[in-house]
Parts: sequence; C-alpha cells; structure tokens
Amino acid sequence: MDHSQQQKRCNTVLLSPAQTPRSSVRRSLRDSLSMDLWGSNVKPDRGVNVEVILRCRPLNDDEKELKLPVVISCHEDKGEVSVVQNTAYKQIDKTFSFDKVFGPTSQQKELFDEAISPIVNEVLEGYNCTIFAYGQTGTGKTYTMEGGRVGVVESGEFPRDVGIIPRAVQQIFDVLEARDEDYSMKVTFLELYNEDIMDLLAPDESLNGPDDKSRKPIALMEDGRGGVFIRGLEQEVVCTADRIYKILEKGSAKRHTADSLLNMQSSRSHTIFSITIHVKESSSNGEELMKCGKLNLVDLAGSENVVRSGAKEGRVREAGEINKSLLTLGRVINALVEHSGHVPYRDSKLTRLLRDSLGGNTKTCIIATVSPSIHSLEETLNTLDYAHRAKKIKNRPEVNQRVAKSELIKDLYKEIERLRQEIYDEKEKNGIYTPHDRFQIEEAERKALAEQIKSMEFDLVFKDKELMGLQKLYDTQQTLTAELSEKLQMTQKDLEKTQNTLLEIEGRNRKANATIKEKEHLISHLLQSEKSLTKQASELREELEHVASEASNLFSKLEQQDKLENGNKNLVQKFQTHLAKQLDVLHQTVAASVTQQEEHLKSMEKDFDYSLSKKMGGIQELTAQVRNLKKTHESGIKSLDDISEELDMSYRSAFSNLTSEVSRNSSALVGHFEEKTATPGSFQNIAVDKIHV
Ligand SMILES: Nc1ncnc2c1ncn2[C@@H]1O[C@H](COP(=O)(O)OP(=O)(O)OP(=O)(O)O)[C@@H](O)[C@H]1O
Repeated sequence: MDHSQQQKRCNTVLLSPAQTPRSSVRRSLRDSLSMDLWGSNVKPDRGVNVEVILRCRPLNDDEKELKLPVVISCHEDKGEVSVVQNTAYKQIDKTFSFDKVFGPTSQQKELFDEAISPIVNEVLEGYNCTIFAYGQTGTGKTYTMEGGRVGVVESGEFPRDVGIIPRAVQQIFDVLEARDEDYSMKVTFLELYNEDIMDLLAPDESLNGPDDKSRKPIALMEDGRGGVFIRGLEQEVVCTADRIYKILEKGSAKRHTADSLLNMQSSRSHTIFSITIHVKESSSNGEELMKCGKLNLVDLAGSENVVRSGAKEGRVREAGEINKSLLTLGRVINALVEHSGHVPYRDSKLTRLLRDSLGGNTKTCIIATVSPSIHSLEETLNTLDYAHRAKKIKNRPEVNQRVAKSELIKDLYKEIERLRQEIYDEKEKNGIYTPHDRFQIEEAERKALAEQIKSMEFDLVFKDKELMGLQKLYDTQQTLTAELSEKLQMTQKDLEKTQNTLLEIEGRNRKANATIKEKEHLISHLLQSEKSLTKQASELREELEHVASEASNLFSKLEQQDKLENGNKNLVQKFQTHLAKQLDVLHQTVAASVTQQEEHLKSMEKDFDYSLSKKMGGIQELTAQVRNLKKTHESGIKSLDDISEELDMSYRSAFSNLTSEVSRNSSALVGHFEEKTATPGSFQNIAVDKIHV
C-alpha cells in the first residue's frame, strides 16, 4: 500500500494530548471485546502474568578475541536457560525458565514473529500494551528494540537487523489497511535522563546536540485518576510508516549515549516510544465509536557495574541515577510479587511512568537481555533472577473504553475553546483566568499532591522504622566489620606468609625444573652417544670379523707358502744331490773316457809305432791326425770343463736367485702379516677409547 492510500484512511481526529486511553466502565462493550489475550481467556479479576522473554546475544568480537568461555546455554524448545560454571573456586549450575527463550543465533524477525506480533494485534483490539527491554549494558536492548536502520524496504522485507519498533509499526499499518479501517495514529518519544524527562520530538531550538543545556526537562503530572500525564509532551500525528521511522531515527539521534568499556554506544537514558491508535467502529445502534489502543516500547538504560563499565566523572552520576531507577523498578517488582501493601511506584519517575504496565491494566512483556560470556556472569545471574521474579507479576489487562465520536469531537471543541480563551487572556493580560478543564486538572494535581504528601508521610514513618532497624543493623555491622577487619588483617598476614612460601616454592620449583631440563638434555645427549657408540661398535665388530677372516686367510696362505718353501728346499737339495751324482758320473765318464782315450792313444801309438815301422809314409799323416785328435781331445776336455763350470755357475746363480726369492717372499709375507695384524689392534684401541668417553 502506498502512502497516498494510507493517508486516505488515516484521520487526524484524536483525543486531547493530555488524555490517555483508559479502560473500565463500559462493561457491555468490554465484555464483547474481552477476548483471548496471548491465547487464554482473560478473567479480569484473576489477572494475567507479565510475559517474560529471554534473549541471549552472540559473543562480540572482543569476547571472541579474548576466547572468553560461554557460560549460558539456551534451550529454546523448553523455554529454559542454564548457567553453568565449573572452576576450582566456583561451581554454578542453575536453570531458569521463561515464557520464551531466544538464543545467540536467533534473528530479529524470528523474535518479532513469535513473541511481539501477537502483542501488536492486542493493541489493535483496543488494549494498552508495554514491551520493555531490560538487561546489563551492552547486551542488546537497543538492538532488540530498534536494531539497524530501516533504509529501503524491498518487497515488504526489512533488512535482517531491524528491531521490534519498526516491525511493529509496519504490522499496525498492514493490519489497518488490510481491514480497510478508518484510523488515526500519533506517536510520542521521550527519554528519562538523570530523573529528568526530555521530549525527543521537541522541535530543535538549537543544534548543539543532546548535551545542550537549553534542552528543558518537562513535567510529569498526576492526572487525579491515579495515572500520570506529561505536560507539553509533543505528539506527532502520523499517517505513514516511513514517517514513524524518520521520527524514530531523529529522536534516537538526540538520545543521551556515551561510549563505555562494555558498549561503544551505550544508552545513558531510558526511552519510551508510544504509538496510540484510534480506530473508528460502529456500535449496534449505528453510533460511531472510537476504539483506542496504545503500544509503549521501552528501552531501559543498561544496569551496570560502574567499575567494569569504566564510568568516569559525569558518567558515574549517570550510572548512579540509572542504577537508582532500576533499583526502584526492582523494588516495585518485588512488592508486586510479594503482594506487599505498599508498592513504591512514586520513588522514581521510571516507575511512575510504567505504573500501569506493572500491576495495572496494561498487557506487559519484558525482554531480558544477557551476554553469554563468563565476564558478565554476575550481572547475567542478576538479570535472570530479576526477570524470573517479574514473571510472577499479575496485571489485569482490560480493553479500553470506546469513546463516541461525537463525545470526542465535543472534547476537541472544548479543548479548542480552552486554548482560545488562554490565547485571549494572554493577549488581554486580563488577570489570571483558569478554564474549567484546567482548573479541574489543577485541582486533581493538588489532590494528587496531597495524596502524595500523605503517602510520603506514610513512607516517612515506614522509613523511620526502617532507619531504626538499619541503625541497629549498622551497629551490628560495625562490630562485625571490626571483627572482620581483625580477621582480615590476620588473614592478610597469613596470606603474606603463604605468598612468601609460595614464592620460595616457586623459586625452588623453577630451579628443580631447570635441573630437570638440564638432566633431560644430558640424558638425551647420552642416549644419542650410546646410539652412535652401539652403531660404531657394530661397525667395528663387522670390521673385526672381516679382518679376522682375512688374517686366517693370510695364515693359511703363509702355511701354504711355508709348505711351498720346504718343497722348494727339498727340490733344491734333490737337485743338488742329483747334480752332484751326475757330475760324479760325468767325472767318472770323462775319466773313463780319458783313460779309454789314453789307452786308445797308447794302442794307437803302439799301432802307430807298429804302422810306423810298417808304414813310414803314413807316419806323418797319422802324426797330424793324432795331433788333430789330440787337439779335438783337448778342446773336448776343455769344453767339458767349461760345461762343468758353466753348470756349476748356473747352479750357483740359480740357487742364490732361488734363495733370495724365497727370502724376499718371506719378508713380504711377514710385512703384510704385520700390517694386517696391526689394524685390528688400532680398531680395538679406538673402540676402547670411545667406550671410555
Ligand atoms: N542478538 C544480537 N545479535 C547481534 N548483535 C547484537 C545482538 N545483541 C546486541 N548486539 C550488538 O551488541 C552491541 C551492543 O548492543 P546494544 O547497544 O543494543 O546494547 P544495550 O543493551 O542497548 O547497551 P546499553 O545499555 O549500554 O545501551 C551492538 O553493537 C549490537 O549490534
């Protein structure tokens, strides 16, 4: 639906800004409309419990970087949250149940569709509903209520981080347009900062930002009917969702925020964004009536630990005020849960503003936000405890009274008349004129003030008693403190002693560790040496075995050599004897031959002499032949002598060669053997040396 179509049905006829839609009286209408609230039939006298939702955000980047342990587990199906911490010093195991639980992975849309959408429908049925976010600073209250910027809405889908308020606004417009209703809508946006109410929709008088001192607080007044109203709070009539998103954005920008250690943009104020819707209805008799519903969306400032949030100077006061108002809220919740007679709504503006939402006629939903990290454990337990208690608060939601359109117009005319009269008086400076309505309101305020004084007197008596009790408690506490400080001193001394002993033990431990390290180093070194020695020993053994086999080879070779030598000697001896025998034979042969020759010669001489005598002619020839024969004989003898000498010499040289060859071989063998036998000895020496190392 486009804006022009929206504006066609959106009227600007509204109740006076001072009026808040109220339930009651018109039983007939209420009975017909008092229907199912969050799924059950409402019995006004019995009441309906405040709905409490728990949302746990994911770990943020800092928490992830610090690797902080997660101590929260969400069981969405059972509607339970468990807190588990198991350390040597602390053991926590607690489970809390809530109406709905949304874990760290839950999305904005999921939370809205499941928990908030039914509440928005109740508002459209004419109920006043309040949704407020409560939790430690930085746990996602503003993220849940407002979320990211709406920006451009494509095909009816918001960006995923858009929060409850824009989604509720969209749903309201969608439903009204789908039903083709005649309606009008207005919004207000205020913040409660240091117990002052600031209007976030007030026109900008200066552009100096939220800390500008010219921003004036506005007054919270009693309306004389048990309720409150804020005088001068701007109400903007709106006809489109876009306009509301802009208002929201503009108002949020004016909100007091500051960076703290726990949140870069921490809200330092509580805000209440309200949407009031009037829808035209026709009664059975054709009378035009106005059905009115109101949705309050409250983003509380974070409950915080001043030390952990790193609050400084002015911020400490802010934190103090925030904690004070949240403490009052806690006391109101306690009083409602315990059904105490006195509920201290008046103790803070926050509880005065939320009065109708806590134990009144408003349908209320609390969204408690927590962080999953161990760092926030204490605050998380507080929030869970607080929220769990709040579940017991009973409200009596009632549908708002339908106002006849004619009455509404009459009211508006009266309002116009009153304003006109005020302007006239202002112009004429005609004394002080108080219009009847204003007079009635002021009378109501006076009455309310008187009531307030009475209640304060009552409070005073109550507080006096409380003070006396506290004084007694203080005295006891003083004694206890003195005792405790004594004990503390003793404990501190003990602690110092223990610390000293611890330091000593730590020193010894360090030394022992160093010695152990040294020894470990030595052992590893020795093990390494042992390994290398074993390796070397096995290598040596292999070498020794090799050398021993070589030595035995050599010995067997030597033996063979000896045998060979002996054989050679025998051979030489045999050869010698054989040679001697042969020489003997030769001598004998030669001698025999010489004797034979001589005998032959003699016989020849005889024959010659005979022949000479016989043959004188051939004597000379024979003589020459004899001479030749003699020469041949002499040369034969000489050559035989030469042969014998030669043989003798060759025998001698052969023998001496053989002897020298044998001795050379023997010395070579001895040298080689010595060399081989010397090597294992050196290996042994090395091995023995290494083992000694
Ligand atoms: N459910 C979530 N998913 C993703 N981011 C989240 C969620 N809840 C919170 N954050 C992120 O954590 C940071 C703090 O959130 P937020 O400002 O809403 O906390 P807060 O409770 O409103 O704090 P304070 O009380 O200080 O204002 C923001 O950056 C917000 O985007």
